[in-house]
Amino acid sequence: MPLPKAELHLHIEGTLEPELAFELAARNGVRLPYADTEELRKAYLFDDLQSFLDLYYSLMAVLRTEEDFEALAEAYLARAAAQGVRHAEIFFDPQAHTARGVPIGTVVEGLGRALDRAESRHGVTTRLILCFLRDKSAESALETLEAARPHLHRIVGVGLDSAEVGHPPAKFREVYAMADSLGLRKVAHAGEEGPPSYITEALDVLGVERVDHGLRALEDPELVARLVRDRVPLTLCPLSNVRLRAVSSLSAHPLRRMMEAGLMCTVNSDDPAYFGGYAGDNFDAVGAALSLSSEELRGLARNSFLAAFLGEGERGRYLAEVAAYEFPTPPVS
Ligand SMILES: Nc1ncnc2[nH]cnc12
Ligand SMILES: [Zn+2]
Repeated sequence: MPLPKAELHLHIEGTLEPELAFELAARNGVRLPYADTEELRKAYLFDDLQSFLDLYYSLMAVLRTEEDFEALAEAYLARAAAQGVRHAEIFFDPQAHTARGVPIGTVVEGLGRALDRAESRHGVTTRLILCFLRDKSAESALETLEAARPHLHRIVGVGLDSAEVGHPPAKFREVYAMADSLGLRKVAHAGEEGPPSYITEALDVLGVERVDHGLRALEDPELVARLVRDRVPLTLCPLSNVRLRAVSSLSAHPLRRMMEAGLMCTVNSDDPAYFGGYAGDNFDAVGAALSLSSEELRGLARNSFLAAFLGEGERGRYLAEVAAYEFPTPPVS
């Protein structure tokens, strides 16, 4: 049995495995510029965030109907549950779909079909977080939030993703204020490729409660002191950071240093179909690379539930599961 954990940084579009992409392409009459799944997988070599985003957005062409979004979420939930994910807070990118003529209602209701049965079928509780694409305009973000209004009963919060450098958080001041007035929770990607000042700005201007990535926080000691003092959770994604070359290798990942600095770290998968692993794979890989002890891994799992947008009853039940978890004993050789 794997360690119970919450996944707090997961783009549902980033769970599109090549096999499902080809299946949906055939169903929807979409031609993919790859001969087969093997050729597509070979394209998963990225130089940076933008080179990944180019493929990520182009492959979304296969997602057209509610059934497609349902199938996408269903496949993710099955894989996540098998790796010990007990609670998932799932990002989606409505503008990447509305720009292709797919209405936001198709996206949210399609995902919702799978999420509605996630607890009974997979034992996973879920939340949805609507992300604004930061390389689109502030007006487009406002229009997106407006279009989401009929679906807000399904959405717990807003986030900010896509190409970071050159698109500082302050551009989205107004839409975050609007989201706040609608009672939505607030998170944002910051400090993945962008400077630590973007993390500070996301806290000061957008009022975010969690920082997605926050990888570059250690470059600014004052910021670290503030994040530690205020117990601001960071949703780190180790395999993503290696694949997008934000770090040179897993053993060079700053997770251990961040934990030692007292930061509230969590471990997540980001876009697991593209980066070589789901939540449990990220725990296993970074745990091995940084020689994290069982108790350090338990601490990361505990943080994931502390940082989740859960009611106190649910949170307490999950924390008790983490506390009671028994790690498998390694064989004596
Ligand atoms: N790692 C990431 N950073 C920014 N935007 C994203 N969209 C999907 N994955 C992303
Ligand atoms: Zn992300």
